[in-house]
Amino acid sequence: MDYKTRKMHDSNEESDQKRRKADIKMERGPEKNIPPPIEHKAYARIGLLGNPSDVYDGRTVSISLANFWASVKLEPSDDLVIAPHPTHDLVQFKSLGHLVDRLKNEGYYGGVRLLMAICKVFNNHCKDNGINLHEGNFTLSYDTNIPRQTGLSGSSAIVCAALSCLLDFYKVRHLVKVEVRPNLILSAEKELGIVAGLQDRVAQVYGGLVYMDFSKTYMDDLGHGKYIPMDTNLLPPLHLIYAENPSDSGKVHSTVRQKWLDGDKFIISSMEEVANLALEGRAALLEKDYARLARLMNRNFDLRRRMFGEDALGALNIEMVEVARRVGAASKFTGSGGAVVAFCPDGPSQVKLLEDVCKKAGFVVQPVEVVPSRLKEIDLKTLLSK
Ligand SMILES: Nc1ncnc2c1ncn2[C@@H]1O[C@H](COP(=O)(O)OP(=O)(O)O)[C@@H](O)[C@H]1O
Ligand SMILES: O=C(O)[C@H]1O[C@H](OP(=O)(O)O)[C@H](O)[C@@H](O)[C@@H]1O
Ligand SMILES: [Mg+2]
Repeated sequence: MDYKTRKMHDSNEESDQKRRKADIKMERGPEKNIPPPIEHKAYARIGLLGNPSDVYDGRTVSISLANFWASVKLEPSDDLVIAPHPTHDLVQFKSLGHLVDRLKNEGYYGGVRLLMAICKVFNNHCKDNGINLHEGNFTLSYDTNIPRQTGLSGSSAIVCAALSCLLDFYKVRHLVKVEVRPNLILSAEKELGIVAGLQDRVAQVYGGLVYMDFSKTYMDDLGHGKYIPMDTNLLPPLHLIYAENPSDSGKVHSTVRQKWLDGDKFIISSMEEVANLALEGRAALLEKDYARLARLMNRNFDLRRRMFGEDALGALNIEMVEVARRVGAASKFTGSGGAVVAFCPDGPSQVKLLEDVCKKAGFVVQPVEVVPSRLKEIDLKTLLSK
């Protein structure tokens, strides 16, 4: 055998051996050593009151929304693979026109970069905190039915579900405190230059209805906000209105955030007022004072409109809020734009009117379903540890 043939033979042998090893490794089942796949869901969220002051040291009341969710699957594998989603991470197109349309409507990015970013943030957090991670590899894949970039926190849902998978794969759930998890999820998005706040991530980690205070004193002292879960039965029936109208929450926030950092008096005082709406709203919910809740919701959107301006909010988004108000419902954005939460204080007859006007305007409307608490015993224990 000459040198070239010998090398080829050796490398074939080598790859055969590798393949055999991989085949053995891939065999699953209780008697084999391969752990089963792990899958977690994280739900969309509604900023009921106070958003977007969470991006600005404020307070919010937020709801975990059962209507939509993202799921992430982690399967042990030889290499570490981040699997692109067949539609959300499209890289094959019918034509040049198709590619351009797609970029115009949905931008350049899907969920792959989010999954990569949370892997990095998780790894660094564990390293910095002396949490040992085993050597195993995995394949991460995701799916989501959260309408894309509609202010329902589709981005952080993907990140949150991925973090949950990592916590279980490495068996470190008990070592990463519940209050710290939203910070990790936000860091992953910050890593990508997305301007966002903590409330989405808190709602997704905790589930249910949560009052959150991100005051500077808490953030500086604790490293996170103060999160108080509330009884979901305090909520009146709410409705969700949305349109398939993607808008980039990072872009929406960047200008206002810069003004706030530059000490713009109007933005600072308006954000303080928005934060106070959440404080008042918590009291209104506890007293089941729904007339007050309706006033606070409307005020919340009016303040956002003044701070961000019509152009940044988008005509279609503003129309969704106004359509609801035309039948006397209270309404505001769930997040940075694309979806609206509406409350009909006059009950079912008003809901019927709301459904009719939304249908006429071409918007989807549906009752809000709330996700109960997502915290299991192992998670709750971390709240007690120092
Ligand atoms: N449905 C989705 N599928 C895949 N990636 C998404 C989806 N929604 C958001 N993303 C990713 O998250 C980034 C930020 O989205 P964002 O504007 O925060 O939307 P949302 O309001 O849904 O959180 C996007 O640029 C994109 O990379
Ligand atoms: O502007 C808002 O209300 C929120 O915007 C972002 O959420 P999104 O669902 O991506 O629109 C941001 O992450 C939140 O912190 C803001 O409150
Ligand atoms: Mg987002």
